[in-house]
Amino acid sequence: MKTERVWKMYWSATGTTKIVVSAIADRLAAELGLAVETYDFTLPAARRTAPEFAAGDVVVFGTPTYAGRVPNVLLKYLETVKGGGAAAIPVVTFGNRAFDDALIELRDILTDNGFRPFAGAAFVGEHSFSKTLAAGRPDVDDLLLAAQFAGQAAARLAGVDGQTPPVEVPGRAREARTYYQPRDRAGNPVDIRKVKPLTGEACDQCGICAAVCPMGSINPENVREYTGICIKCGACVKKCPQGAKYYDDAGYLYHKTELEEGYKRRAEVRLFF
Ligand SMILES: Cc1cc2nc3c(=O)[nH]c(=O)nc-3n(C[C@H](O)[C@H](O)[C@H](O)COP(=O)(O)O)c2cc1C
Repeated sequence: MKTERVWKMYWSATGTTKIVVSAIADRLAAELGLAVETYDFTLPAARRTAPEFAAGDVVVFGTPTYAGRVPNVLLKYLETVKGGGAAAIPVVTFGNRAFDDALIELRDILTDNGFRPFAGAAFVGEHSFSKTLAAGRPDVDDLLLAAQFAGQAAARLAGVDGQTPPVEVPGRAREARTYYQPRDRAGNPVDIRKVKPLTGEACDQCGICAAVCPMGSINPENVREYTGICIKCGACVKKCPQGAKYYDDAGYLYHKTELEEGYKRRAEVRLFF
């Protein structure tokens, strides 16, 4: 099928998914001699609508891995994104632990919605909870792989049609998928669902945290106040120019340290056709 439009579409609270998806889509477009259109659905306003895709489009579609899956707060919105026969490349990022069932779940969502996922990838991004775990990733080597992957994808696009089966990626069948559960030393589950960041003295009420919160949960008039759920995405903590947002919850800090200590090895990028 002839490709007419290249899209990048992503949710990216701390920016690593955006970098990876952009590297792939920009190179893919260059290979095909086309421009790139962008749909960033990180902020709540962008999740009120979705682009209309059609056969002839190729969409590089990215989300991070949260608890080994596609972030569950996105599932309702993702159901509304219709593929219209567009070719797709599901891409997940993960914070150096594992992507578990995230890529297969994203592939299945896209397939169910009328996309044709013919290739897929899992890249490493600095962990949302940490400044040391997978720090600096995606790095130069990762972005080189992204460019090579895009080149291979471009070469295969012409052969993608309604008969193309969904790309095979690792992960469990739908019925067997569970969420990753952090545990303490005694093996008891660490539940961080209710945890929210605190705001330190350095806060000058600039409002950036409220503007970047993907859940729209920070009151811009009083950024110490959380008016909705916190998904621990790290956007307010990492993007605060004053470094004023932080967590003090013991369970959260234990889990963060456990990840930093337990996953020091370099996790590798995985590419699938
Ligand atoms: C709530 C939550 C759960 C996460 N779960 C995982 C996980 O299961 N495995 C992993 O390796 N990284 C996990 N991460 C890390 C992110 O997948 C990773 O940092 C990703 O690059 C963030 O993407 P972004 O920069 O586009 O927001 C998690 C992050 C958050 C906030």
